[in-house]
Amino acid sequence: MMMPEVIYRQAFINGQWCDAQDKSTYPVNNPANGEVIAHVSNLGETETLEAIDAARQALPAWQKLTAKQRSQYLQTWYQLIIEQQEPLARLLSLEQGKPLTESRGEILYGASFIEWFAEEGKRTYGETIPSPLPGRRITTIKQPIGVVAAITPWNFPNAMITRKVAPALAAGCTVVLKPAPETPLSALILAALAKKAGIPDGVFNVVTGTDAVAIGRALTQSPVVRKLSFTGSTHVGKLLMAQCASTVKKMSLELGGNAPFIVFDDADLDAAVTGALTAKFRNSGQTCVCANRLLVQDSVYDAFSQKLASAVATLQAGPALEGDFQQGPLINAAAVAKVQSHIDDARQHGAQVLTGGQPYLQDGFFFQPTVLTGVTENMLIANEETFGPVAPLIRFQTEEQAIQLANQTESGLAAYFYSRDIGRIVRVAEALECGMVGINEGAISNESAPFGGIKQSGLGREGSRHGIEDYMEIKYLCFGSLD
Ligand SMILES: NC(=O)c1ccc[n+]([C@@H]2O[C@H](COP(=O)([O-])OP(=O)(O)OC[C@H]3O[C@@H](n4cnc5c(N)ncnc54)[C@H](O)[C@@H]3O)[C@@H](O)[C@H]2O)c1
Ligand SMILES: O=C[C@H](O)CS(=O)(=O)O
Repeated sequence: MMMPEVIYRQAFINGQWCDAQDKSTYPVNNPANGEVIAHVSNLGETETLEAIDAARQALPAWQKLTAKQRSQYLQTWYQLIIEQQEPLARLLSLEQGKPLTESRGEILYGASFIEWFAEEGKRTYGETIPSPLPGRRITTIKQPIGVVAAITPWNFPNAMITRKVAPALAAGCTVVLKPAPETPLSALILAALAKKAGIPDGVFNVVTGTDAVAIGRALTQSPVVRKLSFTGSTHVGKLLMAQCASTVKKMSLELGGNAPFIVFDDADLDAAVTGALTAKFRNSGQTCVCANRLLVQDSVYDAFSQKLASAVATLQAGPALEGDFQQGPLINAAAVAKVQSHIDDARQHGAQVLTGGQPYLQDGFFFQPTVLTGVTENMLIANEETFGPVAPLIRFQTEEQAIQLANQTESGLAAYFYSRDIGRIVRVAEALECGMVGINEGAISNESAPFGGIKQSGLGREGSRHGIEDYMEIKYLCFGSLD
């Protein structure tokens, strides 16, 4: 089994591998079989404050470098990750569970943000503004915001980190990262490769631990931390917003989703099935942009349902490193229970299971890829983010009803729809309340596009030319008379 030469188990602060002060550790488990992969340092508030201080001390020298000098460090980091794609992918699949093909893709996706922002950092232009007043000259410059705290989720243990750390470092900021306790190994090996790339001590720090509240308290309460970038649930995002208020931190929030996937009567149904497999079942339904509700127009509902159920029934689930599977396990028992509760509620209110519907009786947290018909908008599964491999099909009659159903939740991250009528495409794309729309496409994420949501799905955008702006401040310079 090709794995990294070494699995890093200690936190990474000021360029050094370090234990918790009390030497405590916690187990990281393989969700495919429950086996312990490694015991990782279990840090708390005190050690987090040390990491913040390391980032503070490293900031002046890092931000003094030119953007091109920082870019060269990032390019070296990018190359080291690409060279290690296979071992990094295998480690990611081991701790998160996703199929190896998806992990390989995530390593490339995560690295693409480093490659992208290595260039974007050189384009953080200021401006010269014609003065309305005589004797004055008006300019602006862009400056790094300073020490950044990043908190990331378990579902993309590599890419959610680089989508924050790459623009932050490119802008001249330094970072303290708290990865998800379920998947710290991918974060730690990214730190090891950053060190190997020569990124100076204290610029990128990783604090591992299970006490998210204590670590988060240190990150949100410290006045040294000028920005918090969070990816995770809407519930936690709201808590962190409140905690950051006392120090008026700049925030980026990438939160929960509840994406509608609309199939109109003029859709290419085979293309819609292909798109639904990607948008619904990628990472076993554990992505923030997963289709959470499939809205299908009445006249094509039965045909689409059968086509989708037939395709879903062919998806094979299993341990990523033991075969070529298309579905991995869910992250833990609670995730399995939530999926089961959504299915049970739907069935109690009249929905039918076309395929799947049960956990796999295996050591790990596997759940059968599932298609439900007869789902209505008042069921739990239509209103909560399921975060699992279940496609609930809701029937609609008119375009107006589809848009009303699509927009009825508090989320506004992604949406998808299939239609070949250009007038309908423009109307629906403009009417959907979300940050990102897939039109006849189920795979929308890449480094060059602005990723993010509206309503209670978050603040700001990651990736694209916009992604670096959230790590910069605009300073206005007013020059008095130089004549
Ligand atoms: N919008 C996006 O880009 C995006 C991407 C991935 C996941 N998500 C969302 O994240 C959720 C799933 O991920 P999750 O289960 O890891 O989310 P989560 O909110 O439970 O945890 C996310 C991170 O926050 C930390 N955390 C939890 N409670 C905290 C607290 N009180 N203080 C400080 N940190 C705390 C966790 O340890 C983890 O590192 C889903 O809702 C999904 O939609 C959104
Ligand atoms: O789960 C959230 C990720 O942002 C998904 S994606 O890979 O960026 O689409």
